[in-house]
Amino acid sequence: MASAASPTTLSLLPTTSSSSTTSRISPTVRLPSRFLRSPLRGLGFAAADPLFSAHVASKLQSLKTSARPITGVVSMAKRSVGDLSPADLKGKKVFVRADLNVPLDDSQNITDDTRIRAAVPTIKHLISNGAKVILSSHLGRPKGVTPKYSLAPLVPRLSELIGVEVVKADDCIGPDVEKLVASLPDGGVLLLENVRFYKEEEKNDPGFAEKLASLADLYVNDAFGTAHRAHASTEGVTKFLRPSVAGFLLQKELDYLDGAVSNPKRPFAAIVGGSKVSSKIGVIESLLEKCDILLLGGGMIFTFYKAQGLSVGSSLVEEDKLDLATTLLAKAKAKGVSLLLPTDVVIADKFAPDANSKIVPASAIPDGWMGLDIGPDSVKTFNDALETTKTVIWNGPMGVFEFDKFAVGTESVAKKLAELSGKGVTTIIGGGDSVAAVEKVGVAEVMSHISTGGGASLELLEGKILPGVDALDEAVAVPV
Ligand SMILES: Nc1ncnc2c1ncn2[C@@H]1O[C@H](COP(=O)(O)OP(=O)(O)OP(=O)(O)O)[C@@H](O)[C@H]1O
Ligand SMILES: O=C(O)[C@H](O)COP(=O)(O)O
Repeated sequence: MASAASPTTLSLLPTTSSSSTTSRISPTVRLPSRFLRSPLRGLGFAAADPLFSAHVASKLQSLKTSARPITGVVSMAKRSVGDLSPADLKGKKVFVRADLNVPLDDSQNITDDTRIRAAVPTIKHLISNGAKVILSSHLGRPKGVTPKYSLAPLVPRLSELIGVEVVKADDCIGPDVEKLVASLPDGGVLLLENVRFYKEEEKNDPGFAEKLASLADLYVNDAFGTAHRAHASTEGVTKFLRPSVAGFLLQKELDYLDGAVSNPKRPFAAIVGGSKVSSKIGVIESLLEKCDILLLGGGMIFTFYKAQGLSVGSSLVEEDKLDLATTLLAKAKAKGVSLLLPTDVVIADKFAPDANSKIVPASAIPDGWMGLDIGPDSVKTFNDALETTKTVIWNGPMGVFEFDKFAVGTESVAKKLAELSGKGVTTIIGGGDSVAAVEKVGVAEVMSHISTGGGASLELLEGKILPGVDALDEAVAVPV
């Protein structure tokens, strides 16, 4: 146990009494609709280091919010591509929206093909059932037609993984595309050009959506990473094309990030890290309703420390979220959730990979120093707490893992989850930087589920309805 003063550790009563649990992951999903995500406000923080400030600001900038607030209970139990019969698919033109937004280097080589591999099961299922696949995706955030955002570099890898020579269109609508669709054999795959080359895509323009829809007989959305965007190819198209069903990847993401999280094998632990508490309020509040143990790490912990009267040096602090931190601690207590804050931290004298560093109790951060990782005592405490669990979800790194010196806490969590996964614990990695950390440690394969969505996984964990999911056909029956 850590040597730090006790105020930083809130070991509250565990609540494992809600034992009406099941280990089954439902193929269908229902979401309660309580949560609204607050817009990001009050981005000022204490750290004076400009590099530090720029780093955090850029992370926050990328957190675009587009999912709608929810009013009333909305069902996310969706019809899946697996529910369609072979007769529904044979010879049919199927518009498949995937998220093939993969990173490319300066020579247009794919540096991580995870999202392409994740799209393959649905495509293979469709072609093996004799469907004609019209595949659509965005890449990046182009403003108009931009050659460097063409989907052309994806064709060889896609063809290799699917086992079919993929034909590439130079556009995503229009007469030339229609000709290519008409010549597509059963079991063929046509990749449309980047759908965001049209500004109408992100505007969810009905005319554009109708043109996309006119290419096909039915719609499959497998683009989980983009399901939080109400765009023409993710939402608008469903107004003109039925059936509109979920692909296997989308379904799996919902099964884990909502199904397993809402109905977990217990004890259920949530690990939440990342830069700021303001960007994780919705996630923390949502998980507090469901989990037995909540472990907090990352930059947000310093706001909690300060709220408890501790000195935090020049660590990241959101002064306008001190009351919120206090409220969240009280909420955890009221709900009987065992909330653990790190008891020791790795501090640095500047925000840099080569900063001087030392380990101190959380209650003893000197002026001029900033906390950039959780310390070894905290790692041990977290590991002990995780040892008891049957389901764990992780979102957000424990420290500035981009700098090796401050990556130990994050990598330790990744290793622990890999170990637990081997023992049959359901381990879910909720997208974004935690996925990068898991991949860096080389344990991605052993996790129960690694989300392909960043913003989408965050919004789903917050309990929001994702427009790209909401627009799909309801499942015929919702199992209890
Ligand atoms: N103590 C800390 N001080 C400052 N920044 C931190 C600290 N701990 C973690 N971070 C930063 O938090 C960032 C990740 O935060 P974020 O909230 O974006 O997490 P995420 O949800 O996993 O990622 P994403 O937003 O990419 O989905 C990382 O870049 C990391 O360097
Ligand atoms: O990378 C992602 O998170 C998705 O592909 C969505 O991309 P976007 O944030 O540009 O909409």
